[in-house]
Amino acid sequence: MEPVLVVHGGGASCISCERRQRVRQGVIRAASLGHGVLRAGGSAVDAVEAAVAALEDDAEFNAGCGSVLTADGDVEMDASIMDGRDLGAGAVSAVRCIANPIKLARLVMDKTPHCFLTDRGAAKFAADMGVPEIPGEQLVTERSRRHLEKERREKGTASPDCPTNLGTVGAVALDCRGNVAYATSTGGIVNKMTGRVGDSPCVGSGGYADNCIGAVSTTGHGESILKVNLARLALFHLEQGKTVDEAAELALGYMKSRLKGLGGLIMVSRAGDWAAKWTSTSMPWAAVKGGKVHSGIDVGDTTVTDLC
Ligand SMILES: NC(=O)C[C@H](N)C(=O)O
Repeated sequence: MEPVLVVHGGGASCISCERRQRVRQGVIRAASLGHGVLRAGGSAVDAVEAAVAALEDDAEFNAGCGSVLTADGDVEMDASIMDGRDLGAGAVSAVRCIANPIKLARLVMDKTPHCFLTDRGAAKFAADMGVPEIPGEQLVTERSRRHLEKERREKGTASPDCPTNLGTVGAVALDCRGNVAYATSTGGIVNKMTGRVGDSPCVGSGGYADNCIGAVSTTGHGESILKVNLARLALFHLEQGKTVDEAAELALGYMKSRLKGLGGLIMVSRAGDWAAKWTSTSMPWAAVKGGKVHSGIDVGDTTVTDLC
């Protein structure tokens, strides 16, 4: 089977000219890395974990280092991962002081009888698994500090779109053996209440993967995504015979018409068809399939290059 890897760098209102090149390079780098795992015979779940960990390490995105700050000025991160082979799922929420929440979510899936650990329990599990603790300050960037200050000044004036919802990361993959997987990771929304959990760690909302259908990773206004179970809704439409483009548009359209919620999603079907769609102004994304890298940020700006 021809392997496919798609990543997103989060729904956004607009991305400044100064950041566009770095953001595009970031998603292309992560998609190429994940696709390399698939080409080497790795599983879909290994590939999405590797791609999302690379985006968590990239300070341009709201996940891992570069996460947005809570109202108390801290970083609290959410992540989830799912293996379409057996519907295995792992998630963490409100985790602090680790570099890669997606790796911790994977450990929850692989090493515990549970699907979801949070806060203190997740921190204890991370320590038990030997995940290094890092100073919280290491995850905070100058941009995220400025972003919190701006949000505090303009509180209440922002639309449900960005700047509050910026830069969550995600990946979906289909491997050579026909297995699908997704991974999603985020710092959440800026100025959120401490303890707020968004859609990203919730299976069915932040993502879903089932070998019988396909895989989805979502981004956008978390409270809206949770209410419509966006990822599972998109897969429901695919299951009902829609194309990946139609399924993505129907699910995002429902969230927008029902709740005025904006966001985006990436999707791969079990046949290897893929889509990247959004209702926010922009969403950086990249897809690798058959030696070609497709990427874009705004509607209609897709570029296709050869995979190096
Ligand atoms: N940028 C995002 O996608 C934010 C994320 N969905 C959340 O609400 O936590």
